Amino acid sequence: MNTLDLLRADRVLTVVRAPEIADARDLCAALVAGGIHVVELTYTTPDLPRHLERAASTASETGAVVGAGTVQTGAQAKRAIDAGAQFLVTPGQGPDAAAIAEAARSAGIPVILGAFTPSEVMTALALGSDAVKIFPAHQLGPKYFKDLNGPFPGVPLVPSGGINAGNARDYLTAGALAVSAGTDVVSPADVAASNWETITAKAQTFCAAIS
Ligand SMILES: O=C[C@H](O)COP(=O)(O)O
Repeated sequence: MNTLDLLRADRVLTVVRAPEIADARDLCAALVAGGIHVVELTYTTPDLPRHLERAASTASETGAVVGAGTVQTGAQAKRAIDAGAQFLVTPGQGPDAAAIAEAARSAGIPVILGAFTPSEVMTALALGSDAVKIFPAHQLGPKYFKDLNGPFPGVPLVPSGGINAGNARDYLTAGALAVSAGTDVVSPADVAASNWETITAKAQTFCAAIS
């Protein structure tokens, strides 16, 4: 199943913002055990390519689909792809947005460009974004997604920022393709302490809330 189909099925991806990851394989395994298969490791974690390599090279064991997030330059996009990223995510559209989209297209993997306004959604689509991350979604609320579905019917939208087990369903009901869950599922403290069972339990709680 490709990444977008998996997102359509799971309706959630998790974004990992941790200062250190002891073992990206264990983290991915913990998330998959909790029902979340699409894992976004981000450039806010130092040494991201090393973690991507570890997660990507063990993906056949864990069942995770691992991508790179907080990609801001074409060079970062290429490094992530070389490390095995299966998709790219950006927080918004900087001067390298086209280069990032092109790097993903050349590698045959999806790109999810970030946007906040309708104009930015239009630019993301013009650049060939396969889905659009709406960030920070909690500043806009679920109704914003219903509004966006008017001019952008069928465009896969992924709210990110402030999504939790208590509000995720509202975003999906309002028309989001899937939600991006960060610290509600993967807290930096749990990652730092390698609390994999806790992360699995939080993923299960999140998945139960949107099922
Ligand atoms: O890029 C996404 C955000 O860092 C998501 O974080 P959050 O779910 O903890 O608000």
